[in-house]
Amino acid sequence: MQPTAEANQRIARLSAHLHPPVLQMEESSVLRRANCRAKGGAPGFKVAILGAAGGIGQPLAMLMKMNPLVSVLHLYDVVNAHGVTADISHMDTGAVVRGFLGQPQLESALTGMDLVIIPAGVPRKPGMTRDDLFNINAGIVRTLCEGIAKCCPNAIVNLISNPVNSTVPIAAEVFKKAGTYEPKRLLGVTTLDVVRANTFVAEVLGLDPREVDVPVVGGHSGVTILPLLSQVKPPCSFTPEETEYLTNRIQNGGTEVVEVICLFHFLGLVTLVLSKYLIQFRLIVLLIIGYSFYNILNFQCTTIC
Ligand SMILES: NC(=O)c1ccc[n+]([C@@H]2O[C@H](COP(=O)([O-])OP(=O)(O)OC[C@H]3O[C@@H](n4cnc5c(N)ncnc54)[C@H](O)[C@@H]3O)[C@@H](O)[C@H]2O)c1
Ligand SMILES: O=C(O)C[C@H](O)C(=O)O
Repeated sequence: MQPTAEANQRIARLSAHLHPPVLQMEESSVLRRANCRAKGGAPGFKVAILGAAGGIGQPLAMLMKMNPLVSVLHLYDVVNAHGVTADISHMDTGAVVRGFLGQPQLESALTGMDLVIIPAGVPRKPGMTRDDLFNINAGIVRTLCEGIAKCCPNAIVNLISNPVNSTVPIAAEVFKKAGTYEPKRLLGVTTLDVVRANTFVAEVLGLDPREVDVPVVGGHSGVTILPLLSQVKPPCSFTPEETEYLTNRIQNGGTEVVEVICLFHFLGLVTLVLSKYLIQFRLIVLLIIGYSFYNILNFQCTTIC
């Protein structure tokens, strides 16, 4: 290689590192991304996350990028989608990651997807019920599902956005109107209730949570969360007090976390705010294990509608 060409290449590489935004890198690198060999051609699931820049969306994106079953990962949000995409895309796993920002890019984000996961919308604050989120999140979910009906009508849809008890029926109505409704492909994500039930029951029984299996049916809000404590494996029995304690704790597990997160905010302690992230992260790790094993492979997640 000529010395000048080599120097130019080095400058281009350095420049790419110093100016990380996606588009700038495309222009300044000597080896353009479009000419790279890895183009997501490997077999695997094509997954879109809508609301990918949020508290749920970001760790979810990371875990999907780590999932060997995923070959293409589309990250869509109305803010910061490209920042999260740049970050996640550096992970040394096979899935090709692409970012999509705002409504004009929604259709591109959805086209060709096998699985669409929706954590888009607002989360609750202390004192709120999940139903208090309805006014904002219902409209967001409706718009996103209209896009799904148009661009990937056969995709499996996982709804995380609360209130799940209402957002799933909203999605069902959108799909019915579009003529694309298939109940087996529409899932409300309630895996957290199962995970919490296993943990709390294991605590009471003095067992390892991994050995405990508590079926939970119903919805994802208060008394609609129904742990079937008579069906626990390994077989066991509970006193009336234990049954009341466990039912209450499982039904209000989300509120327990929301209250703790806000207390951290209230105290204004940076290190404790970090703990907030870690609490959420732990929950999401478990949630994604649920996705991988229940949704993608077995489709056993609870459907509400
Ligand atoms: N089902 C469950 O088990 C479960 C668990 C945790 C959280 N949630 C719910 O998930 C939702 C998200 O929680 P979070 O903590 O990530 O909130 P968050 O505010 O951190 O993130 C929400 C993200 O959605 C994005 N968003 C808003 N409007 C959008 C739109 N029209 N299109 C695309 N993206 C949009 C925001 O920009 C943000 O990045 C909440 O409704 C929360 O209650 C459900
Ligand atoms: O409770 C919430 O608002 C979030 C989520 O649904 C949860 O169960 O943790």
